[in-house]
Amino acid sequence: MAEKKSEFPALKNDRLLRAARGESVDKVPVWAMRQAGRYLPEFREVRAQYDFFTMCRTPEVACQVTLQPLDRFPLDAAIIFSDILVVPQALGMEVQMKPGEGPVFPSPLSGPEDLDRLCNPKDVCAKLQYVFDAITLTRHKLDGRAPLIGFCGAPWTIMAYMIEGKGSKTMSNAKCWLYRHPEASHRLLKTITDATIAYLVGQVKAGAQLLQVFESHAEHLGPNLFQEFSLPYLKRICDEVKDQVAALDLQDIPMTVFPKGGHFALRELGRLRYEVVGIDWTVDPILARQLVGPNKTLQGNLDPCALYADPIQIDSSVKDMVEKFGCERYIANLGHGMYPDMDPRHLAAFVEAVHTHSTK
Ligand SMILES: Cc1c2[nH]c(c1CCC(=O)O)Cc1[nH]c(c(CCC(=O)O)c1C)Cc1[nH]c(c(CCC(=O)O)c1C)Cc1[nH]c(c(CCC(=O)O)c1C)C2
Repeated sequence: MAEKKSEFPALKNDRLLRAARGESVDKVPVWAMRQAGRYLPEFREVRAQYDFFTMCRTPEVACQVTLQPLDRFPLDAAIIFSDILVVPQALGMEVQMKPGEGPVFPSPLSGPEDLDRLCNPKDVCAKLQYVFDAITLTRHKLDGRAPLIGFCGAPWTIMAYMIEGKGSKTMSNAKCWLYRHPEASHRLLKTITDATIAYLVGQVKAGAQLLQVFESHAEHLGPNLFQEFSLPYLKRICDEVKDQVAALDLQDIPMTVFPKGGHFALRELGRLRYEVVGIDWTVDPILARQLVGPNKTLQGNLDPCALYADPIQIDSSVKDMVEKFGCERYIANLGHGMYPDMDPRHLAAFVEAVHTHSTK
């Protein structure tokens, strides 16, 4: 593995990794969640030819769309094109991507007895080899222009989709499990966590240079449920991935946890081994810094809808954001993903404004 890693092209832009580790940077690094997506006409062109999961499973295609935003904008990171739901697929569940509707599980988990339907988490890596192949190919094709981010969904977020079968406003079916079947909920969360740890270590072996864990449905938990059903699994993921990467003699890589809607969790998350904490747009940067503490890098948090404003307004919103976060221990991003109807020129304005307002 060490040999394979040394074969990757040298990194020419390491701002993201430096900021994640708390080192000084010439400019604040910037990228955008969902930077590879439907807002780009060149993405829609590829997407029209393939089913969503076929794109994920075809390394050349996943690589091509991962690089599209980097060809347009001076971004400081690439994020591998995939989805958090490839893990429940590898655990044996069917997931379809319905146009206009998003992901749908035709047979979600209806009760604890359905846990028997899931495969052994030890076997997921063999089924996710296509992600590892996409990562290795993309590391080569990136040619060191920017680091490559790998990612996964956090266990509670994945559990919620496995039970709801699709996005939900209330997550009431999944939360029903937490209250009515706490023991089965922990069994399911453990299975997902075991699979996720193996999956993330596989991503590092394949060439991922930073890992982001998306707890996209933290907002549904509140402080008590978060403490019991999310935090211990987020902790295990970070601890065990870092320990296994070290045991394999691979270089330690920074990890980011993004608890969307989880402002109540920021203090606790600041005590885990994640180097970076993602902040959504509902939290004031000054408060986020107080809660997380001085020894972590913060990532975020412009309201994605601010990209609907004209470029002059985008520039002033970014200036305000960068002033509040400061230029050290900070990675600029949106507070959540981009939407399909956004104007690519407005993302260009966002990226340019970050670099302009943070240049030393
Ligand atoms: C990081 C990532 C994700 N999905 C995609 C990426 C690709 C990389 C990138 O950001 O550019 C492609 C990615 N994933 C999807 C798309 C659009 C699908 C299409 O083109 O048809 C793309 C480009 C589909 C998808 N996949 C998912 C949804 C949300 C469903 C819901 O709750 O209503 C949707 C709509 C699940 C999902 N997927 C992901 C998350 C975590 C981030 C977040 O909170 O948004 C979540 C919750 C993560």
